[in-house]
Amino acid sequence: MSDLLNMVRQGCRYVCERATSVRIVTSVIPQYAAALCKERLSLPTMDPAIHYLGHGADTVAFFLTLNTINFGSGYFPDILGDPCRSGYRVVASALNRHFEAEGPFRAAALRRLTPANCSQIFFPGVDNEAATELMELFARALNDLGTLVEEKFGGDVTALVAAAENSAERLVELLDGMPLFHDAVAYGGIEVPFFKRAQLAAVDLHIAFGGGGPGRFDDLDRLTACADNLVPHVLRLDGILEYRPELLARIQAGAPIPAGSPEEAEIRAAAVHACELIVEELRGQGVAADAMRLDNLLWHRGQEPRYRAHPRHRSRTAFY
Ligand SMILES: Nc1nc2c(c(CN[C@H]3C=C[C@H](O)[C@@H]3O)cn2[C@@H]2O[C@H](COP(=O)(O)O)[C@@H](O)[C@H]2O)c(=O)[nH]1
Repeated sequence: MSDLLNMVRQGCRYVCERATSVRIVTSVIPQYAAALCKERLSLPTMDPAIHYLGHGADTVAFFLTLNTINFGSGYFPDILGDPCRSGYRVVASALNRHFEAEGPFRAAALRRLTPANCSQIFFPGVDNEAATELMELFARALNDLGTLVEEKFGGDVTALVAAAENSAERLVELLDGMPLFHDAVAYGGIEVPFFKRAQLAAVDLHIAFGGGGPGRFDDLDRLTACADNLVPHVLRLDGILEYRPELLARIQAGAPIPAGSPEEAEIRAAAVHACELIVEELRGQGVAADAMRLDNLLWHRGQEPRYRAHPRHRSRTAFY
């Protein structure tokens, strides 16, 4: 039995104990937790306008494909130009349109996808270095998915999910077999895993299928928050995280925070660990909460203009 999810928790706590650029303001967590709206905590949402819902096995294919390319936050400002546009929504909408027009990519087709194919599907007409670099990563990630599904699961994505045997942690482990899903960083002499897109794949299947069928996972309460760049941003603006002034100044100036740097690791780890502390507080207040649903609430909160109006950290990475 793998223990990947505890490795995420322990690694993130390890980083927070040593962090010099990011601090969790633990004193404000009790009232923050008390103010969180309870019903939103129980109902993760998903916009049907941009997600291929209700198509059985093809919906499974949609969410595995989507989470294979659910990254680019460090590239979106240079590709979209408008920081108020959601890069996730652009990618999900484009994939949804493709599925509606042509159905899912079969495994063999995924293996053949090129950066030019990805550019045509996701960011047509954008021809700059950021788009070129991101489309190369999209193509590589999708090629890897095609290879895994064809060689290990007979070309059937539902067989991949079935192999997880209703364990989100096992699904994370299966997806971690692809290099661009191995979301981890070296920090303080150890490797700290986040497994953000792999964890989110289980979350999305759970929401898409209402917790049944391919969306049934018996260990969702063991998932951690997903360390992207929006959840830490929301936590900072809400007063839960504090960044060292020099780091904050770089972020506000739009300067890239290098992927794999101590600052990037500390921002991501603090978001995960802060969510663990908030969930612990909520449970202490008698609220049925878990990191997965808290993440969903915070991420959707981050779509609001008051959060989008401020720059968040940008790291060019295939992890988020
Ligand atoms: N922590 C966390 N990060 C998440 C998600 C999602 C979308 N999932 C939900 C959507 C519908 C369902 O409710 C799904 O659960 C995308 N991202 C990340 O955001 C970044 C893009 O940001 P922007 O440019 O503002 O769209 C990018 O790094 C992307 O990887 C999440 O849920 N949690």
